[in-house]
Amino acid sequence: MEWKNNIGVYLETSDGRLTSLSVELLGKARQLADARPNQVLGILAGDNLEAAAQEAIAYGADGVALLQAPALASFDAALYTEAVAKALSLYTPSVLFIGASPNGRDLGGRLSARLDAGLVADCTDVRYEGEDDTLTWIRPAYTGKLFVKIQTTTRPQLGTVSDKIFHGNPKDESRQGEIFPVSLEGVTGDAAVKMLDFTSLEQLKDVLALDTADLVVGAGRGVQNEEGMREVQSFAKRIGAAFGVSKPLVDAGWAPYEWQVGVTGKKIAPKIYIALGISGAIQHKLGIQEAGLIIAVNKSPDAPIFQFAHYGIVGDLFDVMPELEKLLKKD
Ligand SMILES: Cc1cc2nc3c(=O)[nH]c(=O)nc-3n(C[C@H](O)[C@H](O)[C@H](O)COP(=O)(O)OP(=O)(O)OC[C@H]3O[C@@H](n4cnc5c(N)ncnc54)[C@H](O)[C@@H]3O)c2cc1C
Repeated sequence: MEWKNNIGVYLETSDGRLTSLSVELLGKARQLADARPNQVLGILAGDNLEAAAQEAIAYGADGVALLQAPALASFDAALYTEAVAKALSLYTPSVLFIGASPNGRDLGGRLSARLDAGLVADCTDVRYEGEDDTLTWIRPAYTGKLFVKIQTTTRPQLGTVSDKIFHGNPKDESRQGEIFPVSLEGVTGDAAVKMLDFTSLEQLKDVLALDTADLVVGAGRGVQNEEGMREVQSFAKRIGAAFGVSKPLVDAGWAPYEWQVGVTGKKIAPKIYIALGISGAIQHKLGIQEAGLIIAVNKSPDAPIFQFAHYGIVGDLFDVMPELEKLLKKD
């Protein structure tokens, strides 16, 4: 099988398994490939990745370029750029999807510079509009007020995409694919990053939960101060919800950036989002619009959030919270 002009997906792993974002990108790549038809190539860099390569095939890849070396055991942007560039030169995909994780963004920018290829960042959709292999990428502009269509003329067409934009396919263990170990000869360079400390995923559990939780409570400037925010946070904990905040709470230094929900924070898609004291600015809305059900509590009946929330409660959040808790506990 000749590997040329395929649809490439840069795959990331956590504890030896594909991240949910990588599975989502494989799902979109598979959908585009089936429409043409074309092949999907996963690109995996790291160490001990055989199981992840099989997983990539089960989720839709036809082949996986495996870049394995002890030096790649943890992410180093400079080395990974060289390694992934080598795989791209061998298998010449026409497009490369990259997850907009912190490492993915770093890699995407570096690959763009290294290959002199255009990169479209933070896309919310991608499609073929013509007959050739040119993809149209869609992304928000002007802080989400407009959506723009972008095409790149260079190859591979590089694009980064955040979590929960696309849907992964169900795992199909019966799918067959090829795994190509890529020789890393010629991939040189001293690690640009020296790891001094390591925070296990377990310690970041609260942050991760925000990405994947079915129930999320969001706190906005209506909490008044840091103490108010802590009250909302402990309410979230008591009802078994993950906790997120609007940008002003991060700007005030009350919450870390990892908790921010919105266009410049996390885009989340829980089954239920309870917004407490959040006005519903477009930049926040873009982070929660995929939620199944939005319940907003705001003391102003004119708050913009009531225009898109499924349920709205006009009242002081500190009065409403205990009532909501009683109701939730009753069920
Ligand atoms: C480039 C850019 C990027 C941005 N990115 C993001 C982003 O990613 N995420 C984000 O959230 N914002 C973002 N913003 C900021 C955004 O524009 C809004 O300023 C922000 O979302 C407002 O946060 P808020 O709703 O908490 O505060 P406010 O707009 O001040 O709203 C507070 C609300 O609380 C209500 N309230 C007050 N007291 C109570 C009470 N006791 N009980 C109930 N309700 C009460 C008020 O009626 C009001 O509606 C961005 C802005 C820019 C320019």
